[in-house]
Amino acid sequence: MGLPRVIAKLSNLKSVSSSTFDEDRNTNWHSYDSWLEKHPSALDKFQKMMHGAENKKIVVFLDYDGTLSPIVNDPDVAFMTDKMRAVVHEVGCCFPTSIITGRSREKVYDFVQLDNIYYAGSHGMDIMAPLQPLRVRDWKYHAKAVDLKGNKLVIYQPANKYLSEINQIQMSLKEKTAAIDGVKIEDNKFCMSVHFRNVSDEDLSSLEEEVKSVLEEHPHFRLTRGKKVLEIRPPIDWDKGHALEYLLDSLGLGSSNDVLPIYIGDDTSDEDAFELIHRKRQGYSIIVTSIPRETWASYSLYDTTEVMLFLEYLTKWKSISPAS
Ligand SMILES: O=P(O)(O)OC[C@H]1O[C@H](O[C@H]2O[C@H](CO)[C@@H](O)[C@H](O)[C@H]2O)[C@H](O)[C@@H](O)[C@@H]1O
Repeated sequence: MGLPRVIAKLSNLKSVSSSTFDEDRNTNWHSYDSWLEKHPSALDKFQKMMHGAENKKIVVFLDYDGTLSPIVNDPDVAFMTDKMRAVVHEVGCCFPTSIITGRSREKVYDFVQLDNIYYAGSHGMDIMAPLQPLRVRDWKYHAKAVDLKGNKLVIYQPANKYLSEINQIQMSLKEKTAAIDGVKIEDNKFCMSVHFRNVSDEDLSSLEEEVKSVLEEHPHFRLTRGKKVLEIRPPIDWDKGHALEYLLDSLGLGSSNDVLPIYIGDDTSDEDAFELIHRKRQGYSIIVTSIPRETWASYSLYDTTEVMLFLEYLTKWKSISPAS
C-alpha cells in the first residue's frame, strides 16, 4: 500500500460515508479495501503488470485534471508540479505518450508545456498527432501542421462543423447563469464545462434549470457529468476511447498485437477509454481515485502522488528492461 493511502487510512479509520459516488465524501475504508480487491493498486501489482508487458510496445495515455494535477477549486490554476512535469517528460522519452483531456488542447498545453508528447483536447475532439504518410486517411476534418522542430503533424477536429453552435450555447449559458454565484463556464473549444464546485447547494437546482433551458434550444447536444461539472458536448460519436484508438493508429500501432496501451484517468469521461481497453482485452486501465467507484478500469492509484510514483516506476523499468 502506498504511503498516501496508509496516512489517509490512519486518519479516516472512523469515517462513514453517506453518498457513495460523491468525490468529496470521507472514505469508507471497509468498502475501499474490498473495492481494491477488484481494482488492485497499480503500484502493488507493478511487477506483475510489467511481466505482461515484456516484448510489448507500451504506449502511455494520461488524463490531466485529477491525474497529473490535483483537483482544485479554480480550474484556471490547476497547475501540475515541476516534479510531475519532469516525470511526464521522462515518460515521453521512454514511450509514445499522449494527454487526452476535456480541456481545450491549447489550455492543456499551457499547463503541461512539454514538446515530446501528443495532445488531444476537448475529450478527444481536437487531436494533434503524428502524420502517417503511408496511411490513406479520410481527410475530412483533418489539417496538416508542423511543430517547432519541423515534425509533420496532423490535426483532427471531428466536431468542427458545430463550432458556431457551440459558441452560441456558451454565450446563452453565460447570460442565463450570470446571476448565480460561483458558476464558471469554461470554453474547451469543441465542448464546454459548467463548473458548480463553488455554487451553494441552494442554487444548484436553478443552475440545472438554466442549463436545461439552454439545451432545449439545442436538443441534439449531449450533457455529461464530471467532478462538480456539467459538460456539454456536440452530437458526434467520439470520445476519449475513440481518441485513444486514433492516436494508436497515427503512431502506426493500430493493428499491432504487441502494443500495450496504458491509460490513467480519474473521471467519468475516462471510462470510455477504460471500456475500450476492457473490450479489446489489450492494455492496462488505471483509475485514480481515493473512493470506491463503479469503473471499467482494472487497476487503481489513490491520487496524483501515486500517479507520479507509478510513472517513475515505468521509466525505471524501461531503463533496466532487457528489451530497451
Ligand atoms: O479530462 P480531464 O482532463 O479530467 O478534464 C475534465 C474536466 O477537468 C477540469 O475540471 C475538473 O478540475 C478542476 C480543477 O482541478 C476542478 O475545479 C473541477 O471541479 C473539475 O471538474 C476542467 O476544468 C474541465 O473543463 C474538464 O471538463
